[in-house]
Amino acid sequence: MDNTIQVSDLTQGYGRTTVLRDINLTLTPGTILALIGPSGAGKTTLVATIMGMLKPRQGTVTVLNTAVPNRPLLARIGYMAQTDALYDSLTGAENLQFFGTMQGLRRAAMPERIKYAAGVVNLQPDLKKPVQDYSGGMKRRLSLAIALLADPAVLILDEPTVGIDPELRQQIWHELHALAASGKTILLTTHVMEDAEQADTIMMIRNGEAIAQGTPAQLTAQYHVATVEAAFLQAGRDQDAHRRND
Ligand SMILES: Nc1ncnc2c1ncn2[C@@H]1O[C@H](COP(=O)(O)OP(=O)(O)OP(=O)(O)O)[C@@H](O)[C@H]1O
Repeated sequence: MDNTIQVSDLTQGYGRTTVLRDINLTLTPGTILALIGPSGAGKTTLVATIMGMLKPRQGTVTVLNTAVPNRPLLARIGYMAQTDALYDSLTGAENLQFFGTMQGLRRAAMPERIKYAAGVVNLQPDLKKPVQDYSGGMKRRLSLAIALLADPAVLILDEPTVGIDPELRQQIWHELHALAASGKTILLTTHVMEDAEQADTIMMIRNGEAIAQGTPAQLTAQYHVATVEAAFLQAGRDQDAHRRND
């Protein structure tokens, strides 16, 4: 089976600063990967590189068998950025319509797709309100709905659950699992361990390095701990010890 996302020996940075070193990552269709790591670890930089917004400094990234950056590929990826890029003066429905058109959705398919995407994030009752009247969590939900609109093969979600209450978070996870079961590939970043535990695989990034990678069960077994959070803390201590010895 072809890999949906393949990152090989990636080194990335800004100017003279190196932010990511030797990152290797493989994602197959129908799987969910969570990237976890402290603030500034390099998660968004990795996501931006996979999206083709940053050219790999070293190494290669392919998505759907196409090397990035590649503009046409973007039409096949549903992307939710960390900061919401929405039109404040437009309503939620108008935003969905605008982005749906940008994504090439046919006019006839639009109402059904908007209904579906807004439904996943419980936003139907608020679709007629201007986005400037939305809370932070509502804006995140609208951004997620936009990412889902065109039924993309790949979803890349940068902190999708920030500002989202536990009940809705559960509903969103239910939908993400259903999407994965239908063959979609999902990569998301998060600071929330409960989210990471829902993923098929977790990649832990710290100081620009992938310090551990595996299923939640593999990671807890590897570090002889009960939770993913404890595994993450132990992997971080191991990285510090390695660095002191170098
Ligand atoms: N455009 C930029 N120019 C220069 N440095 C940057 C730029 N964007 C990010 N950085 C730096 O790269 C490092 C990694 O940042 P990145 O946003 O990838 O981390 P992150 O893991 O996503 O953090 P968070 O969880 O807070 O979003 C940080 O030290 C950050 O200051």
